[in-house]
Amino acid sequence: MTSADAGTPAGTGSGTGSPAGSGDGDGRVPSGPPDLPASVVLGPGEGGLDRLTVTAPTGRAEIYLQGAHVTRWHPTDAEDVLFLSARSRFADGTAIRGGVPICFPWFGPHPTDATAPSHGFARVLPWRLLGAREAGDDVVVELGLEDSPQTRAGAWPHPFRATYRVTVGATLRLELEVTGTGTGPVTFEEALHTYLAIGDIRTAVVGGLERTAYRDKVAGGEVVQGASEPVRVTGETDRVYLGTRETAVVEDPAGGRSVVVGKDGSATTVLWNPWAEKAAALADLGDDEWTRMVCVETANTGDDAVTLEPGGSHTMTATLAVRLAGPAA
Ligand SMILES: O=P(O)(O)OC[C@H]1O[C@H](O)[C@H](O)[C@@H](O)[C@@H]1O
Repeated sequence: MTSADAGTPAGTGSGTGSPAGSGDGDGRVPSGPPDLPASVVLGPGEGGLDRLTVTAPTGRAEIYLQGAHVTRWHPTDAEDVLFLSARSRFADGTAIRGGVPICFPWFGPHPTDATAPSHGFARVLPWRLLGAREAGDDVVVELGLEDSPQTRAGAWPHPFRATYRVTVGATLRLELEVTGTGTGPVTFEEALHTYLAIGDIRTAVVGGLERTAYRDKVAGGEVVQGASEPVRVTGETDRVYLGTRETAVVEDPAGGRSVVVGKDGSATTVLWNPWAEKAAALADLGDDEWTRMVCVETANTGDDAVTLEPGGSHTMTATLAVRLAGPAA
């Protein structure tokens, strides 16, 4: 996959079978999916949905083409870092519960169209596999989504091209690049809605959000000034931290490790755990699974929404890493 390939996804559709690559030299576009290195295998996943299994020397991941949804990642010598609900549905057009849903081009319910899907269309549409390559001890997978008759008929009808680069290794790097391909400016929200697998939310501590104002969605959206201590989640939590570019660290003593969520090109961090009552109301989340997950979402929402001029691009990056807890002092 070259940088030229990265910037020029082939074809116009968004289906899984659409071609990618640089053509065969005589102007015709190849008809099959791109050649994949041996470390990347495309096959049926849960529910028969197309899934990439990525086995790098230093890490392993699974990525569904629907939603470009990373459902699994772990460094070779570590347990799963991403939470995936045992009750998740895997079906065409249905959001997967866990992993890293891509929220785009809006976050949460659409502000004016109640029929539009929660968190935008990107997580429920098939993305196109553009290519994959080995890079040292990492494997880089690239997927693409563009406007289509379906998206243009919906709540956000703008021309765009999204490219998602997933670098699998001892760390997981997720880069979402969006380009405005129309003749006017476009504004969108976005989130890499990362579900982290933890031993127990009731003993976990989230650092990096100290003294940061947040919109408290559980309290109806009022803005609250963050405390000076790291956050302990003690009940339903749905906080949109505003104007922050800080790395977040989830210390998880029950899991014996910390997970570090670094970011770039993101001014919003969302912290979510539904707690017991809300979890019981979610059909695709087991009643006690809320204890073993927390979402730390790299985002640009609300006042931090991104506006692109025609031809302009914006990239938002999230990077996950694991730190094992040292021996007790
Ligand atoms: O159930 P979903 O549409 O996947 O949304 C799950 C959650 O996502 C984000 O964290 C939002 O801030 C929450 O308000 C929402 O409940």
